[in-house]
Amino acid sequence: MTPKISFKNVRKTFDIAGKTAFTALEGLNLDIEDGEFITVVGPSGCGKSTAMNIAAGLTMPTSGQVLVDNAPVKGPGPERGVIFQQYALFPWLTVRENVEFGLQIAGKPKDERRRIADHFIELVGLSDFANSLPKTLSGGMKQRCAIARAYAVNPKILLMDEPFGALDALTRVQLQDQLLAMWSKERRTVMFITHDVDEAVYLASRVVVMAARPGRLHKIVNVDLPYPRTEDMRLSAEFSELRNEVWRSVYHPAAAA
Ligand SMILES: Nc1ncnc2c1ncn2[C@@H]1O[C@H](COP(=O)(O)OP(=O)(O)OP(=O)(O)O)[C@@H](O)[C@H]1O
Repeated sequence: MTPKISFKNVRKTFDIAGKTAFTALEGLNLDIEDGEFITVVGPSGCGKSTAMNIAAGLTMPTSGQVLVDNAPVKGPGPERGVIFQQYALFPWLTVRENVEFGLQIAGKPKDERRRIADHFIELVGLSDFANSLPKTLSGGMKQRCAIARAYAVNPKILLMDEPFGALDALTRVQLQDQLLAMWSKERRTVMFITHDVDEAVYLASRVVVMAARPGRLHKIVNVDLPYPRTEDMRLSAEFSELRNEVWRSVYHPAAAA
């Protein structure tokens, strides 16, 4: 089967003051299957965001390429929704208007926009706040709105860069469950960056561990826990073993190689 996303020997260097100074990513090869949920962890500066930005079409690789459905990524596209840690909502628009925004750009008629937006607003549990402005929402609610907005335009791929990084622990766990519930219903391919090893294991069917200097793929840990994931699973011996394996690989890559 053709992978949904395929990193082919992707290398990215950054020029500093006119000199090629820094290799952010070296020889990244990675296939992500259609409908798969993968998480990416690794120490700060190992190139996680760089890899995602290349897949999003926001940055071009120095060499190599990313294929989506076998076609090279040449820029951003509607089939790839991107969610960052900063919610990036339009402050002057209500929750519903934020969620409808991309649909309006796509030329969807008003009735359809409303129907689709309300569906996703309900899925993320924000129905009572559809007419609220972002400034009146908590961080978790803003991120729920950003997720609804990304889902509304029906991207086949979601690229999420530490989307829950700024949230408190409880909200974070709730949003993980909500995201997984949406993922099981709407099956998109998800690439999700996180610093949180528990989160990485809880969400993914595979955890991609990266290493730094130069940024590269270090190891892939398969998470053979069934979906739906439950809070009880977090306490299980299997979960704890997987978490320890990922933790060791991230923080002691040489020892765990
Ligand atoms: N535009 C840029 N110019 C110069 N260097 C850059 C640029 N963007 C990223 N880098 C460097 O490339 C390396 C990888 O950065 P990247 O943001 O991809 O890492 P990361 O793994 O996502 O880090 P973090 O976990 O801290 O967010 C870093 O050392 C960073 O300083």
